Amino acid sequence: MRATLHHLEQTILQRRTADPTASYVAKLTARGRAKIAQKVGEEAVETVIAAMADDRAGAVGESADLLFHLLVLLADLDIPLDSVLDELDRREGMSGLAEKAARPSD
Ligand SMILES: N=c1c2ncn([C@@H]3O[C@H](COP(=O)(O)OP(=O)(O)OP(=O)(O)O)[C@@H](O)[C@H]3O)c2ncn1[C@@H]1O[C@H](COP(=O)(O)O)[C@@H](O)[C@H]1O
Repeated sequence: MRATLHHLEQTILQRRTADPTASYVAKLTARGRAKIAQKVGEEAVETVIAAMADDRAGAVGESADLLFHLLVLLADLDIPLDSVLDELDRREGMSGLAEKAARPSD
């Protein structure tokens, strides 16, 4: 998962400045942050709709669209994917500590 997302992050960073007629990433980036953010919102809604319809194949496709567009938005914000993954790791560590606190005898 990490490797796939990191590879896609690198591709997106390279494609941002490509020819917009040949690259979707470049075309979307050229349309500005508000448009990128709008696409993230649309893909999130489409993921929710697929989930509520119990459309598992649709949810997979829409989730992929959502993750891709989120990476395009993070790139536009100059936020490395690792910042988000590190935050998730930190929270996982916190929940481990909370579990330990609930079991003081360990
Ligand atoms: N993962 C993706 C990916 N997922 C979805 N999409 C594109 O996202 C678009 C979403 O479609 P929509 O119908 O929602 O949007 P649209 O009609 O194109 O645009 P709007 O009118 O809504 O603004 C489609 O054009 C898809 O092709 C992607 N485009 C690119 N990638 C990855 O990005 C890499 C670089 O792509 P290029 O920048 O095109 O070279 C590719 O090698 C892929 O790995």
